[in-house]
Amino acid sequence: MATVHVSFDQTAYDVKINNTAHTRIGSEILAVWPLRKIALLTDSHVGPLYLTKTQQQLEAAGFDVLPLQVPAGEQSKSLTVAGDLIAKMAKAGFTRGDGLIALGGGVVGDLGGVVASLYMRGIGFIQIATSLTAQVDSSVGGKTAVNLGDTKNIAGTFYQPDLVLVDSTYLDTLTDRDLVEGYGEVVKTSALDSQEFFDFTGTIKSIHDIRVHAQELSQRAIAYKAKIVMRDEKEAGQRQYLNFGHTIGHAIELLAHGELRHGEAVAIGMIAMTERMARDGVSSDDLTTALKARLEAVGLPTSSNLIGTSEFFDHLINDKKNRGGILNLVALKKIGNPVIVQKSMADMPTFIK
Ligand SMILES: NC(=O)c1ccc[n+]([C@@H]2O[C@H](COP(=O)([O-])OP(=O)(O)OC[C@H]3O[C@@H](n4cnc5c(N)ncnc54)[C@H](O)[C@@H]3O)[C@@H](O)[C@H]2O)c1
Ligand SMILES: O=C(O)C(=O)C[C@@H](O)[C@H](O)[C@H](O)COP(=O)(O)O
Ligand SMILES: [Zn+2]
Repeated sequence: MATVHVSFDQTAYDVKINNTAHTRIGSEILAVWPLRKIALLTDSHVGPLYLTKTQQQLEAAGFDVLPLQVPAGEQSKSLTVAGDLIAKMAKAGFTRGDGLIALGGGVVGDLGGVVASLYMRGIGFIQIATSLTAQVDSSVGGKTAVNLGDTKNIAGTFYQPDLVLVDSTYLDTLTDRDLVEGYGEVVKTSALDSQEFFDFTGTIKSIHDIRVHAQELSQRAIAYKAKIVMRDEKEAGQRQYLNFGHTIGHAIELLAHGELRHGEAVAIGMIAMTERMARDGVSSDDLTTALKARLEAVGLPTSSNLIGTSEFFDHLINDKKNRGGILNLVALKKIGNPVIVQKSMADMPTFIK
């Protein structure tokens, strides 16, 4: 069991990483929240597996629980769904002293964070991370967001949770594809962090290996992410590094209309970026090969013909690292050494070619 403490000027919380939290949800939540109403948000895949057990534990501890379930999948990250959840909480009489727990993957976490941060201008928020993406990345750091039309994460807030529970037991029911998607973010983090972490992902040769080492992967990835977000909560500088692979990744994730998962698109984005940065002399030549080997070992995609289409360039404008037509692209000079490279939107077609 490991605990990563995340602290900011105004708030602090623990990320508890173990394989037992699912058996003592009541006491874990009671340790950070006095008794209150809880909106327990989940999705249509996680709900049938874990909602009742979680609700029972919370009720046994004395909490008053409103279960809320949304359809599984990226399309639930919308303002319409968020509005509907807020209306249900208002109808149930939630006040500012109450809270929301997101029980699920990155979709439920991002959506739940938006709802918690907007409801009466902010109520308590806790994440119980059930997918690998959530356990290695999305549950920590306070980025919440929904999509609007075909623009990814365009409306959101920075809103830190009060507690994050990362219990690898939940991964037993996660499909291989959903697990592997989360591993794309692990490879990203290992490359940003250090040669030591990157060497460790080099030992992961199969989906089985991801499952065996899930807890250690979470510990290492969360430790790095926590260090970065504590230095730069609102992404004014170093936090942009966590977006490695995402400028290209988010554009093709949207263009694929549900055919590509987030972590798959990020895997393609990292390779596209590193190849082009090697051509520009920024990245070292062997970096693309090393990244590709890790991603392809578990079946992640590393190329896409969606890159470079006119719709692709249209999407780049909404990247949050765009400042007045100048894109701040994350590149790796070498492992453990990310840098920001600026390119104007006008230069992107030549760069991407
Ligand atoms: N806020 C952040 O910092 C951050 C970081 C990374 C990704 N994200 C966002 O997270 C989302 C991707 O996250 P994701 O991969 O978790 O997607 P997801 O939440 O859609 O989960 C993937 C699938 O796995 C299912 N699932 C989750 N846990 C399960 C379990 N224990 N057993 C069985 N099924 C389970 C879900 O129902 C879903 O069908 C994207 O929207 C992405 O933009 C946000
Ligand atoms: O926490 C961060 O900062 C990240 O960038 C983590 C990313 O993996 C995540 O996908 C994030 O939601 C992307 O954010 P966005 O600002 O590009 O929408
Ligand atoms: Zn991501």
